[in-house]
Amino acid sequence: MSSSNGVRSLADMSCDSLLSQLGKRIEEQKNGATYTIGGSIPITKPGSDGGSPQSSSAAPPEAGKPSTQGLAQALTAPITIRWDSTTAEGLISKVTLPCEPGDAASLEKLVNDCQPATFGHNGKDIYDETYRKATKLDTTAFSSTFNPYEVGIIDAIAQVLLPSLPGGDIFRGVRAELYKLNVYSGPSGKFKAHVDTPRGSAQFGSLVVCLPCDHDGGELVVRHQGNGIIYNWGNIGTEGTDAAEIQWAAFYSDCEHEVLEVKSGHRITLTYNLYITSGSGDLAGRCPSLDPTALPLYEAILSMLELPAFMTKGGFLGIYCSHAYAHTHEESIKHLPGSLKGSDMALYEIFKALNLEVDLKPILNDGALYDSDEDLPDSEEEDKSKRKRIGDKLYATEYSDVSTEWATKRELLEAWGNHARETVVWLTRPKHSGVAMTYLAYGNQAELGIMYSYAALIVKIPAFTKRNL
Ligand SMILES: O=C(O)CCC(=O)C(=O)O
Ligand SMILES: [Fe+2]
Repeated sequence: MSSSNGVRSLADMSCDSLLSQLGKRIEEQKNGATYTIGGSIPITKPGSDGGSPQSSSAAPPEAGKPSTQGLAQALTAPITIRWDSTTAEGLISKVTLPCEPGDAASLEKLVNDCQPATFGHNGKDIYDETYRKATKLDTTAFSSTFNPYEVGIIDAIAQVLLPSLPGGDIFRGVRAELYKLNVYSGPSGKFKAHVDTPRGSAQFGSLVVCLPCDHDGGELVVRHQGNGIIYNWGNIGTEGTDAAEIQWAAFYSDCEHEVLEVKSGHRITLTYNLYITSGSGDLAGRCPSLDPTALPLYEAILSMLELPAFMTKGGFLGIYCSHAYAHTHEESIKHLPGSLKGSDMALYEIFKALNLEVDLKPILNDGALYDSDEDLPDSEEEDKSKRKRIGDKLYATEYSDVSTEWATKRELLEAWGNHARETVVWLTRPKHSGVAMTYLAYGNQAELGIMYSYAALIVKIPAFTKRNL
């Protein structure tokens, strides 16, 4: 791979100009100029510890604990392609790449069974060899053993290409949908400069995976805002490279790209459309593929709700979160409850599936102020520990200038935000606190008072007669 812009004159520049140019490039990069990424994945040789995506030198993991060793290099086994043969109805052919010398006929059959590849122009599919000289198989006509998720390609795309997209924060994920198998054969296979037709508004890019097959030429050039990157995956005549690697590149949908002429051999690629999705870390309450009724606690909670003796008159259940979420931090709040995880997410999903009102709320730890509590009638004294102050919603830390010297406790607490004092049956103990509010605490001298809050799931349990199970 090489960069096709602005490197020739570097040798003539002073150190200051070089540094200033580097600063400019880094600034551009920050502003989203990482428009393409790529890499390669070696193929394990038949007979070696083939197929395992982890290095074989990794120590065996401890029982029940995944090993984090051996993450250095993903490997892949040779790739097998099966496709509908065009010579006889219902006949399936197969080839494994890299191709062993005896399998050349299978490779030729694959090439011959591919259909001419068209391209989209003004809403029509056009076949024109002066613009695109390639063949293809549709996904209905072939399958392959290659999976870009297994070798970490999709994780890399999610981490590098997503963050610069609107709404593409770290909680978004990538879905790669296999689109075509293409063959560009030498001499003269090519695809002139074009921009891919986006399939739906969620598509943000394309992924091209070059399978291990001998060829020369056929460089993929990706351009964006005056910059360009060349991916040269050809191996014939290039010293030190062999075809025993998967090579790949991904780029944003607005990148112009082209495949230069293949001089010899067959350049075989799998193309994928890349879509932005709700990703790992943002799935609570929006994960249609998850069935909450299959979660271990679902049946247990359902059977309790079916019992008249269980909270007969209804009330609130409180479950303090078992993971920490920076729930008083403005940016993190935007991702809650979507970013709930582990048992917190499981419980949230279960209560939702049971048609119960469940909300993630901050519980104020104003215990330090209880000694001088004047706003509860005496009859409720013993109930105080249950009657926590529960925020209407999650609040970012309030840096209040209210001082205990002149404000009442009620005024102080009102500065935090709207809240109610509910009697809650607490099922777990508080675990992770966040700074809910700072204020001026006046004792012998003024100092900074800090009040903390805990995030908890608050579930409204209707009276037995009103349960909609
Ligand atoms: O094979 C490649 O490198 C890219 C092909 C391409 O641009 C396409 O299929 O739209
Ligand atoms: Fe394309």
